[in-house]
Amino acid sequence: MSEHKPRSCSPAPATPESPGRPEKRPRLEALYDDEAVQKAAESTSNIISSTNNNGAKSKKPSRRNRKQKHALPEPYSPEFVIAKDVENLLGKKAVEQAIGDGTEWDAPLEQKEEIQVTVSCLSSTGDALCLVPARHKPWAIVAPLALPGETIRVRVYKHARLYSHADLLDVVTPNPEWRDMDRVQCKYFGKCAGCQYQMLSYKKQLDLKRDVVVKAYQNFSNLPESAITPIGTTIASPLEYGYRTKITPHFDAPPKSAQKAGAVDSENPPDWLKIGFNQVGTRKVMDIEECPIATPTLNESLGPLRKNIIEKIHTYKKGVSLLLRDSLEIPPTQANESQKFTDILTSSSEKHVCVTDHKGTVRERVGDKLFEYVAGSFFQNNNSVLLPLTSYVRDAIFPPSSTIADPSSHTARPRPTHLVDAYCGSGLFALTLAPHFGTVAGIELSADSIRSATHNAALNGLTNCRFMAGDAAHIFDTVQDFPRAETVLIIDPPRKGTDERFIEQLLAFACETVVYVSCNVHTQARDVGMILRKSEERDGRRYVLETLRGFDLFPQTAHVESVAVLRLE
Ligand SMILES: C[S@@+](CC[C@H](N)C(=O)[O-])C[C@H]1O[C@@H](n2cnc3c(N)ncnc32)[C@H](O)[C@@H]1O
Repeated sequence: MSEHKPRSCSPAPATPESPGRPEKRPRLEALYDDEAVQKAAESTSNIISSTNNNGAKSKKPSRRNRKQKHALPEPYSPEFVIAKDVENLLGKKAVEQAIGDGTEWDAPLEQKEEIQVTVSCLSSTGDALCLVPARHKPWAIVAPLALPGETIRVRVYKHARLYSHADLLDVVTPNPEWRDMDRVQCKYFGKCAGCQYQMLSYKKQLDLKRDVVVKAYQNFSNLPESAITPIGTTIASPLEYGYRTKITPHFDAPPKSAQKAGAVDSENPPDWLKIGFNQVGTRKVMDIEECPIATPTLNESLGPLRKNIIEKIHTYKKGVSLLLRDSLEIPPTQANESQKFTDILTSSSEKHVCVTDHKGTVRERVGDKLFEYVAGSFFQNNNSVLLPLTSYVRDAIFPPSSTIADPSSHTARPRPTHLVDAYCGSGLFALTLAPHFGTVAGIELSADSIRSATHNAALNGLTNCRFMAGDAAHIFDTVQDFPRAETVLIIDPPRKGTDERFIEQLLAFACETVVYVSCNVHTQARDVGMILRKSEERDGRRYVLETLRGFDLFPQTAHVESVAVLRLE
């Protein structure tokens, strides 16, 4: 077996924060045309399809793997992101060779095989990426909860294209600089799929999340390096534990025999009864009665809720996903709106309660604003970070006074007066920013959330906001009278990102500033790449990426939120 030289899987080292507007950049290369963007977006699925690099069908998989289903991952799903990280780890040459040979699905390891490997780096999903020993062909192992430099023992349980998933059996040689098991606060850490990083210092977690943003733009934006602004350090969550305001523990339906047998002994529940979260790498539920990343209010409520379910478990015919939302208490007099909004704002109780009814109302405070929304609808899950997040977006929109006030500066811009909030939910960005704008318009697909946004505008005494229910792209029909030079557009789409139709209309609208907030930095990188490149192809001013920054909404996990600020140059 010829020796294969992997490419480094670590992104560029941390750079200091971007000092505001970047230097004028060279125009993007013509190379980045529509077709190339499309290819970039699909590059991973190209690699995982069964064609060789000449486009011809590859050879049949070996006998051992012939029966295995070669499922392609959903674009931009965690598996898709891992596939790209594996490709970078193995190196282009090795990947092309496997594709050419038609052996990219032929795992050199057996199912359940146990093997000792060294961790090369972490994937953007927080999993450890390892190369199988050199006696095998180039192949990677993806395992949870291990750290770069560590020697680990793993057991293979599933093959994918060019890599295998494995369970972590043992950390043979730990990485002493990174791993400190005394930091771990949850007794289920290592078994529950919820957290990946409790053994790391919080600083290391933030560094890793910055790396994820860097890699996402390297892998999926299809932009030249010169177009990607230096990425600052990840902004921390004020709470590292006890922050999660929503949890959804679940349980499976009881076996038929147990449904017939009647109530179980609630003091000694049967082994099959588990109420909690999924085990690492499986869809099996594990019993969890406390979650240290959830707020104290949710943990206090989880015990009685579990007890209640255990007592009547025999009555359930199906599995159930519970909802626990941390809410400020809403006194009955305020719930029916008999009290004036202004009185509610000043007298809102600061006592926390747990809402479990999907249709119930949840109230949260963000700075001096109150938000109410239907418990089953979307709201960010870490209240402690929402003031830093919305303040960051505000400061990005209204940069230091010098660049606005100094008309001789080439970066001088008129002060923004109009805000468009696409994907506005119950109005988080629209309403926290409304006092800084003359006019605000929001759009959102969920009718419940739009009702909440309209209600929240009144609750906070804001009269300059209007909200409509509908697809985000429809917002452009309703804001044609907004002065483009003084308009800011905020986009905060779901994980799948925005779409080409929206981007076309955004480019035609051409407002001065676009802020793209995202819970999936990989689709954000794809979309920002598309916006920059398409704006380059048009006559007139082009968009540049002014700042890009990760936000930590979920400490102890590998998840990162990302905020990109685009301006017309
Ligand atoms: C990540 S959430 C952001 C909500 C809000 N910005 C916040 O922070 O609370 C994305 C929102 O987009 C909405 N959404 C999904 N698809 C949409 C579409 N095609 N057009 C408009 N809104 C959509 C969802 O209902 C959800 O409320």
